[in-house]
Amino acid sequence: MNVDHDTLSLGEFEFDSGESIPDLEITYEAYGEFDGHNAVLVCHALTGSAHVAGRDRVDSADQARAWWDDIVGPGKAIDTTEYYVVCANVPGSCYGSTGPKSENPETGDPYGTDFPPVTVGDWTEAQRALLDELGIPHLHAVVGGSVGGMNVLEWAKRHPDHVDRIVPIAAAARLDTQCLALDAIARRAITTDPNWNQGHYYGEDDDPPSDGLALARQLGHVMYLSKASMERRFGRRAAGRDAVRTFPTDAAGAFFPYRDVESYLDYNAEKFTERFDANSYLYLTRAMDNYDLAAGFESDADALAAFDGDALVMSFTADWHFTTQQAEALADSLREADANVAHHVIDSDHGHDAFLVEPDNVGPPLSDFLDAGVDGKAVTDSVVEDSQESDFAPVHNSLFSR
Ligand SMILES: CC(=O)SCCNC(=O)CCNC(=O)[C@H](O)C(C)(C)COP(=O)(O)OP(=O)(O)OC[C@H]1O[C@@H](n2cnc3c(N)ncnc32)[C@H](O)[C@@H]1OP(=O)(O)O
Ligand SMILES: N[C@@H](CCO)C(=O)O
Repeated sequence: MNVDHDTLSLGEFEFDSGESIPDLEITYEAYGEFDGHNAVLVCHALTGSAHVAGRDRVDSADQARAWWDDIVGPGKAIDTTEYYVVCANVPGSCYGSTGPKSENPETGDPYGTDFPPVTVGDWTEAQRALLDELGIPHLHAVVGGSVGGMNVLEWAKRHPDHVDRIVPIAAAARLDTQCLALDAIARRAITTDPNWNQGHYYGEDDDPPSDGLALARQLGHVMYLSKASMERRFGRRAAGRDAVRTFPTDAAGAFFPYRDVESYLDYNAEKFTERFDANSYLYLTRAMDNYDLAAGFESDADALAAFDGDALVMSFTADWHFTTQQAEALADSLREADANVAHHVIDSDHGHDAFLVEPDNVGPPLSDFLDAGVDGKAVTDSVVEDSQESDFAPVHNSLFSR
């Protein structure tokens, strides 16, 4: 597979907040050959990188594991022999694009929390500027999961004439209150870690706020699983191994088992602190939390009114981070906006991260949609036509209307 991995300088960039930086660098990967009409932009989720497909990267500046290699590649759902696929690391992240850990040219030190606040709109404008540099005026499709799905919606809102098809997966027009609450607690775990030091912890003699980041990620990780999958995988059993990351505990705690579910969360949190920057976690969760599709418009439908392409909204039954009900509300807004829309509901008990780990469920509708829009063979819609014979036009009943 032909892969370009590069970092482009986009020059001065003004963020939604009104603040600017003198030079925004964007790291991206591109796969396949551009023929003028076949570009597909893939938007990564919260802690993803530009490395969406291909061989594991040994370069430690990037996420080692390609996060959607089961979906993107030759002969796969997003077929790189057919489409020119671009994925860019978002501003504020820590995988090559400019963010808090990048050097501030005015001081010569890392920005830390002097970096401007970032929004999903900023990501979209940075991607637009990158695509301009690459000579790609128009996109066949924009695809993304989770907050990457919000990024997809922002494309339909800001650049409706630049994209034919959108695929927001495991996403919604905005986060619900429970998730906002958990994200706020997660950020406090970071900012109360003494090593955080108001976001300035990049010195040679400094230690990063790893305990805070580990706790924040553990909260996040629980949000990405489901009650059923956690029960099935870990139950209440004791762990068969020692903790990889130890936290202070009370003496009486030693009487009780260290559980498998704790072991799982500790192991994954430890791995996460090795790959992600705590300030970036603050910035990117804020971008997600503050996203509101309707911002600046009367309603979600109003925000999407100028988009007249095809939309595939995909959701997972056990996802409580972005529920099927929220996805149905989004699909309804797209219907109201007169887009051609299908809401494809996947029956899965994995939870939110199903979009990352269930390629057999995600791949076929995605592939057929890219090929044929909402008429794609494997694409289903939550709205069923009432086939009862009637003299009247077909009635559409939403599975989610009750
Ligand atoms: C764009 C992006 O989204 S990139 C970010 C990817 N997502 C995340 O990091 C979210 C958090 N991570 C996850 O949910 C998962 O690790 C995923 C989604 C990446 C992969 O899920 P799965 O393939 O189902 O992996 P699973 O959850 O079973 O195992 C993850 C790790 O925990 C380890 N593990 C499993 N059970 C236990 C246990 N009881 N105790 C300790 N470790 C355990 C596994 O060995 C595996 O280790 P490895 O990553 O070194 O191979
Ligand atoms: N687990 C994924 C999706 C979270 O929204 C990530 O960390 O990027």
